[in-house]
Amino acid sequence: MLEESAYAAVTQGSGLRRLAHVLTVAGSDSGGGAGIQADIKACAAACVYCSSVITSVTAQNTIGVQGVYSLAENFVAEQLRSVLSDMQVDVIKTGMLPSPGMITVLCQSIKEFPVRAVVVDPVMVSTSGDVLSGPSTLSGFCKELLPLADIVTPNLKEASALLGGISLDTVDDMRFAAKSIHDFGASIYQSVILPATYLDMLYQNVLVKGGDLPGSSAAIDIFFDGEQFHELCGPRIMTRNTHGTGCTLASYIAAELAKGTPMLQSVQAAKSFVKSALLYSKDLMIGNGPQEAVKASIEGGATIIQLREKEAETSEFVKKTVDCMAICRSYHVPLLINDRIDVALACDADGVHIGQSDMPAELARKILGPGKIIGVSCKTPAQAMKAWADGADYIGCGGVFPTNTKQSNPTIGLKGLETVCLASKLPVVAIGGIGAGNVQSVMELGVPNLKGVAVVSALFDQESVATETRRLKSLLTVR
Ligand SMILES: Cc1ncc(COP(=O)(O)OP(=O)(O)O)c(N)n1
Ligand SMILES: Cc1ncsc1CCOP(=O)(O)O
Ligand SMILES: [Mg+2]
Repeated sequence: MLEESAYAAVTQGSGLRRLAHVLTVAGSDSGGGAGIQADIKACAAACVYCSSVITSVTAQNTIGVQGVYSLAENFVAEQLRSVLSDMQVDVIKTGMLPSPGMITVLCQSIKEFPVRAVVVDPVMVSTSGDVLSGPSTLSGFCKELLPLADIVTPNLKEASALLGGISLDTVDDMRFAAKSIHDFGASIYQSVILPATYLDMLYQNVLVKGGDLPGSSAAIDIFFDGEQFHELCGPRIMTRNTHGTGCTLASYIAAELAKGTPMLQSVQAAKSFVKSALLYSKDLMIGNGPQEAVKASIEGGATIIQLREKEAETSEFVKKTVDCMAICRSYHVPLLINDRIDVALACDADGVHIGQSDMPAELARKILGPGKIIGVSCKTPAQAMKAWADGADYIGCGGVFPTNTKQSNPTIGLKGLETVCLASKLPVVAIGGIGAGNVQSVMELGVPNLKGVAVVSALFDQESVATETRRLKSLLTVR
């Protein structure tokens, strides 16, 4: 039940009151984390009514996207007509638009039934980096929809796709992207003949979201209103429950705009809402994610699994180890435990991975005996020599590139990795910020004892763990 204040959001002279109203045009997420479901929840939290036109139905859960079924364009057009011809929609928010025809249909509806604002969340690239719509959609998107938008909210991958694939690695790059996307909209506006009534619908605002910016301890977004840049800075909340944050942010902006809040304040309110939502949900576990993810990575080709639980209580760590052991044993894949030799010993895991500030490798070997695998993190040749002398089996070398998975961890780069490999008598796996985009540059070092890579976010922060593992593995082995 909404509170009384919600009903006061918008009133009409007749004495009848109506709610501020957002229409979301997006895809359904069966898992409830993103898409239409996230949009409706965000609007409800902002006390705004939310109607929904579904463009596509996805089968997904906490592990990934198992299937996508897009609706016929004429049926999307019918849904749009049903809502827009009857209800007083204040703001349209867009999400997944899977085909160029769908974009055309939506733009026609916006022109036929003008609204106060259009918020475009350009869901073109999945978290895994896959372009969800082909190049033809990208062009339709840019040429038709962006000129009708009041604000567009790309993440780094989407901003890069909008700008032809440029790399965006720093806050300065984000500023450049925000301005370029804005200017790009203006140039389209000049080159496309829009009806005069839509001249004021040219989007003025770009929010480039920096949640994926590697190596940053803050969550920095760049907001550009056509004249001024605003750096919106918030704390980075360490959680894997980030699925759906883009949809939530855009919907909350739409909801605030629908209530009449000015643009910058709407964006700030949305950012603050997403921060609170992440804080509240950071330790929630919905579904069998971790175990299923382990299974999926093995099916995708992972040859060794490490369980790394930095926050878990001992009892929880033991339970997760037992669960993962069952999966790993059934696939005959070794399971290593990060840091906790006691947990590895108690659960008869296959070994441990220890760092320079963990139990010394020599003692770990004494405790675990000769049959277990011991990996040691090394950044220098001296550490690599010691790991060998202490009886380790392999070394993990990094962080090679910046990463958000391990904060305050100086990177050693490809040169540092090469130096350690050349000094090491043990096999080496590279770690830190490695993914499909740079794994080949790592393996191309061509040092014989560099045997592979250890990755976290490149697999486990992705829509499909199995697909990403397969992809990474194919890049790893093609030399
Ligand atoms: C394969 C591999 N290499 C390095 C590490 C990092 O271990 P450590 O330095 O102890 O840091 P934490 O993982 O404990 O934060 C690793 N886990 N795996
Ligand atoms: C545990 C660890 N040790 C050095 S970097 C790192 C994190 C690796 O995570 P990601 O693959 O997400 O960069
Ligand atoms: Mg450690």
